Amino acid sequence: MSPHRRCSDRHVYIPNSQFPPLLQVCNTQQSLSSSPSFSTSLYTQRNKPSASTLGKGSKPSFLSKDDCFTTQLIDANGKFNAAGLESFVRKIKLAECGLSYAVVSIMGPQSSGKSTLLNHLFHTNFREMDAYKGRVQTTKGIWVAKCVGIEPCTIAMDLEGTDGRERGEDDTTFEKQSALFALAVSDIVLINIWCHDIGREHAANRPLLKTVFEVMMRLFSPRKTTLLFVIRDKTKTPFQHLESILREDIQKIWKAVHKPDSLKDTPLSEFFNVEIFALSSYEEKERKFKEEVAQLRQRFFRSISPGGIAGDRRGVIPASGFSFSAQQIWKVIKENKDLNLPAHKVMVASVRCEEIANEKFSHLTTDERWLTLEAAVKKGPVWGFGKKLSSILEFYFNEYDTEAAFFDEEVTKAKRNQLVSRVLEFVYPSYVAMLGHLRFKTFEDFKKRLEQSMNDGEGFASTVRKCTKICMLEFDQGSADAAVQQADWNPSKFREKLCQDIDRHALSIQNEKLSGMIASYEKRLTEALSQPVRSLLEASGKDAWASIRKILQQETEITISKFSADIAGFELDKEKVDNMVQNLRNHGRNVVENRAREEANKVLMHMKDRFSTVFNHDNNSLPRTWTGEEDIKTITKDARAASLKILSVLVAIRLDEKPDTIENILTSSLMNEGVASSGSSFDLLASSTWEKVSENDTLITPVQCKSLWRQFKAETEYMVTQAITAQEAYKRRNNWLPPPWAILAMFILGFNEIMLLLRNPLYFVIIFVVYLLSKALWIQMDIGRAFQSGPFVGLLSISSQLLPSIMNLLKRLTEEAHVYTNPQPTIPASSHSFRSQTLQSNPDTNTILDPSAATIVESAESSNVHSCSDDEIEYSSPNVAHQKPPKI
Ligand SMILES: Nc1nc2c(ncn2[C@@H]2O[C@H](COP(=O)(O)OP(=O)(O)OP(=O)(O)O)[C@@H](O)[C@H]2O)c(=O)[nH]1
Repeated sequence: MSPHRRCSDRHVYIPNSQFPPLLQVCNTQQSLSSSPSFSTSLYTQRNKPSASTLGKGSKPSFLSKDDCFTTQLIDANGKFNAAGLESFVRKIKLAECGLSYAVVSIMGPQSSGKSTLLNHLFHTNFREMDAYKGRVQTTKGIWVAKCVGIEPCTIAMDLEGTDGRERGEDDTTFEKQSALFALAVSDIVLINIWCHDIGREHAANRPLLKTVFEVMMRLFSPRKTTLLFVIRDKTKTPFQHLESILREDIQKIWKAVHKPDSLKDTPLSEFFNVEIFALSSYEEKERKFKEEVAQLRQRFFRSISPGGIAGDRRGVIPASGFSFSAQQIWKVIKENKDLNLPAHKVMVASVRCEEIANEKFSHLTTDERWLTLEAAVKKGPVWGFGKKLSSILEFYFNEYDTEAAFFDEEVTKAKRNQLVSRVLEFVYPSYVAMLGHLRFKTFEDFKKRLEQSMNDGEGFASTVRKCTKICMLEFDQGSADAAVQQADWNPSKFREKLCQDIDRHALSIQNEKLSGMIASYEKRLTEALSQPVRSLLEASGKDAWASIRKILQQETEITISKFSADIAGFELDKEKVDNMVQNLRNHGRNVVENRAREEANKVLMHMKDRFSTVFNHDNNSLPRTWTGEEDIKTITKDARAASLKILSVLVAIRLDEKPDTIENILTSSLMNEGVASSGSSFDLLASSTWEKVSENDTLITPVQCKSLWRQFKAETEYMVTQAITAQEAYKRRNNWLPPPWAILAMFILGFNEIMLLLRNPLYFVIIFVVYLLSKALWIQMDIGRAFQSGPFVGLLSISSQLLPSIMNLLKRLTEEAHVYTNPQPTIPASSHSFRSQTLQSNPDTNTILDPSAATIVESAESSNVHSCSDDEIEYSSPNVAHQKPPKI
């Protein structure tokens, strides 16, 4: 048989307070089948009115027996139909009822009319025995159905009859299990008893009651269940009499039941509300039976309200947990364990709340609004993030609260907290992403704002403060916007990180700016010091270092005062400013020291230059001509003294204004070398340090000075030698006249020839012409120079050049004669060029042009010799240029 018992399309019209006689006929399968007119006339509006509207005082409704959804809950073998129950619960929408539902079960001997009673009482369609087949077991296991038209929602449970012969007399296991199950889940238990069994010692209901009371002991803190004894086939015996006998019987049975020590003196009323109702025989007085049933039905309306028929409902399970609860109770019963209802209640609450929480979480993860928000926040900041997310979360938390409202409060709360934690953990990455975007955006804003504000002329520090304040306010507003109502997430970490980023950026910009400023001021200082210091060192005057110190101080102070004014806007602490100022001072000092080192490296060159300058120039700074009158020794000494001065200046850095004896030592040691070496055995320069001069300030050590001086002397020796040679050559050139006595002798001895000449002037002309020719030949052939290399070489040179020179001379004289006969009106510019070439040919070699060569050029110009072509000039000019003047 299918666990779901399908009813035919028969419907029942249910009045508020009583059934119309016509309809009361239609409450069983059999009777309905015999009244087909119902299916066509009354049930066209099936399900239209809600069952919930039914009850005392409400309007009549049309309801179908299909609405009872009869389902087998536990089969004859004790197997629980979990799926069937789930389906049943879903169909009757039990989960929506919260605590507003009741469970009614019926127990009693087999074939005692239990199903018949339920069907009449609740308009269910439990299967009833077919009277024609005899008294056989109809209901196997436990069945459930929704009571039609009863408000609140009431579930009827039809239990398998006790003492049935199908299970055998000794098999009471299922009987006890089902009794315990019914007591555990029901608010009202109907106990069907035959009227004639009341007061009988061996009545069929006695073992049943015993079972009920015994199993009750197995429930820890049992709910107070209503035991409604329904006396069937009441007789003419007054109801009060029957009731007192029955109550007596019940007390006797309760007393006889074995109880644990703790419950020994506990009265039955602690566990049960005992109610008794008597019904006429259905078979014999059906009409009366139905009237009485209708009266009884009224007891089940609002059964759970205060004063209702239902028990105290202490252990009631919320409707959404009914299915699971029933399943678990049956499982515990089957395992023959004690049924701890309070613990069970907590367990059911725990499981159900967990299920509800899981369901809500699962719905959240697939929620369209959430998915959209999550995707959006991955891409960028979402304004109103907190509000949107809070609203989504609120929706699901509210749903949880609604569905879990009737479960154990503590469990509900604990599971809610778990759900909240889980949900918040789930959405937290999005919050983090949102704040990340916010932080990034604010930081970028800060950078832009700072860049724009820096050109406003305000101090850097105050600009940074202003921008930071605006940006942090921006971030705070953004983080408040992103705050999720259900979470107490603190954005302070993001804020701190943002602050750090801003500080770091501001610091880097500040350092960048400061570095630029420092570099610029260092450059300025370098430029201001380099050239003056270099020229002072090169000059190495008397107060070279004093001047350097002065210029260093002046430039450093100027630079520092400008720098200090510039960095005021950075509001740096004093220590930092002092450091930077000190660095600038050090830089200035380093520039000077570096220049000094550079110049010290070139000291030998400077000394030689100085020597050359002093040696080759007179007191008026005019180039010296070595005529033979100069005192070369004194000049050399002066020049060396001047060079030594340079050495003494470049020997050490003297920026600290400490007196030293370096110059004296150098002078005494190097200038008076001969005297020192002969007079004293102590060499002042035999050391690697100077007295009172630190190692850092030492540029040239004493030993190096000595070596340098030696090299200097050696390299300037040649210049002195050259001067001496030049002086001697000059003397030789100017001493060609014979001595006066020779001149006097020549005059006395040549008196006759002199007189001859005086008497005949033509001789003068001839002699003059010969002189001119001889002079021209002398110059042309550079006879003086030729003889400088020796008489033999001179003679050879003259003999080889004599003939070409005479020819050349004659040719030029011929040309001059020709020019005289054809004078040119103008002088070509090339003649000036020739002159300038000749005169300026040797300005750098300290040569003095031979005046005779200049004379030739002059005479050539004046006689318009340069009327000839440029080629001829080029030809003739080398001849003039070749007459190199003697070097001094
Ligand atoms: N005498 C008498 N018979 C009844 C009464 N109500 C029902 N019956 C009859 O008793 C028989 C059994 O009825 P069920 O309703 O099937 O009894 P049950 O207790 O549900 O039977 P199981 O489910 O098999 O235990 C049927 O033939 C009914 O007509 C009643 O009030 N008095």
